[in-house]
Amino acid sequence: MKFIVKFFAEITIKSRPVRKAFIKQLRHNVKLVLKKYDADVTVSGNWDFIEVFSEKDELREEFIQSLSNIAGIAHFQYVREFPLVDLDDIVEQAVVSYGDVIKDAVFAVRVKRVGHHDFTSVDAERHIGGCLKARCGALAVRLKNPEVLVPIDIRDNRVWMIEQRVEGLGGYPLGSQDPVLSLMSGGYDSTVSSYLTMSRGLKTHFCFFNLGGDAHEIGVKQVSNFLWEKYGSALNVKFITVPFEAVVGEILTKVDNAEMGVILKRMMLRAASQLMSEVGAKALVTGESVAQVSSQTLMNLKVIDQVTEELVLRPLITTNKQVIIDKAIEIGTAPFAASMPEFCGVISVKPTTRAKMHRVDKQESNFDFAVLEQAIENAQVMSIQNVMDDVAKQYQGEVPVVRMPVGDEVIIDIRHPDEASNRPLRVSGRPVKVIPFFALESNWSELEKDVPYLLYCGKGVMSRMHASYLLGKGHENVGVYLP
Ligand SMILES: Nc1ncnc2c1ncn2[C@@H]1O[C@H](COP(=O)(O)OP(=O)(O)OP(=O)(O)O)[C@@H](O)[C@H]1O
Repeated sequence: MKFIVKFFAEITIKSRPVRKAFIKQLRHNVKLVLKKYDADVTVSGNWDFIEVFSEKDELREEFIQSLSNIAGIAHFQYVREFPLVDLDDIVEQAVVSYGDVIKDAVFAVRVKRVGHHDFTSVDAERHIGGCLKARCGALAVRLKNPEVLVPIDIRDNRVWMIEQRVEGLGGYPLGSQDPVLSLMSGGYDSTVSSYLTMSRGLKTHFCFFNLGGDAHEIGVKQVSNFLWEKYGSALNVKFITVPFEAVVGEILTKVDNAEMGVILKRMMLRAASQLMSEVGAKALVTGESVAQVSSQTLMNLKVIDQVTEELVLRPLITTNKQVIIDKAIEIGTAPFAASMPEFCGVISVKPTTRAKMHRVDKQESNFDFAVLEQAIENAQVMSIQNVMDDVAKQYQGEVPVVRMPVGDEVIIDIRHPDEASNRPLRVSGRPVKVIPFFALESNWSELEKDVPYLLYCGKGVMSRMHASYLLGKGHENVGVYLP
């Protein structure tokens, strides 16, 4: 099978060397992502389009899903390629691809041509259109707004019958811009802002400040891993966890209520600025948006920014909350955000919206900065691929794996809601509950204590990891369903 990948318009207006460099990066990303499905996939082309070829026709859906999540692609086409014989032969091929679809429909043939031929594109459209109408029982040919379009590309002595067109993500190829370190709290804002930097080509590493909630850390790891797997798996990135409990403790005991929020953010920026070098980041990213919460007024943001000379990017700074939520729904992070157990250790009762530098300085003079230095020193830097293994380390014992349940086990489908609704799991004669993996822990207390539950995730990796986590927490009625 073959796909033709067309570039995002902003790539095509670049100078020749820049355009070439972007396309090279895109080719690299496409190849790495698709190689996971087919080790022999070929990815070629370097100016107008990229050609993707695989012998494995059965992987069409997987390829389409993957290509539609790779930044830098405007759209791509699934094409059937054959050698150019003559226009009558193209008619035969068009009948195969479009014969059924144009029956009783108003249609048009659109031909694009590159190379020397003894017919023009319009000649070809007329000939193919006339023959198709006569042979396939179409209602009429209409060039403007046809119900069905039959697009055909003729390139020298090759013909591409375009059978499907899929819109891409747009943006620049991931890695074509400098690396950044994105501050992830796992809610709607930081997941969307990270997605935006990724789709603009910035290699995006993740940084999480643990304010004291184990469950929050797991949640942020899960959503970061999800973002990376779906949109960024062509590049290796890091996940940094900074243990910030002691910093929170210092703030709670040494700082006045009104300034706590602003000072916490200043501590985060100070730490993140120092940790940037661990991943070679050239800027920090946050999900802040003007006036969304009290610490996000212009005056407060200015005071927050004073602690660093580094560039702080805020992709959502003027975006309204509903637009952010809609984007989170579209990219798949909304369900994570909705069930993210936030730890609100530093809540100001009457938070300031107009922080004054001299007051903040005075408050911070009570703060023991050795505590912050220690937190930075204890930061853990791990590869994003391994963050989930880390979650599973809780339990060292054997996780029971069941291939064919025979007792009164209940299966829990823990896949992402999109996947679970696209391909619902059915097991004959056995109930299946759907609880996505990120809501599993918070929902566990509502399940029966004496019913054995088997987790299902498709591949058996996520399910094993979550079962092992729950076993580690002392829940003994859990195993894995791996048919
Ligand atoms: N614990 C944390 N670890 C890493 N970054 C954080 C943390 N808390 C906040 N941030 C960063 O600061 C930004 C603003 O956080 P704040 O808590 O004020 O808003 P928020 O609406 O809860 O953010 P979000 O929706 O991203 O969770 C976040 O978008 C994120 O970039």
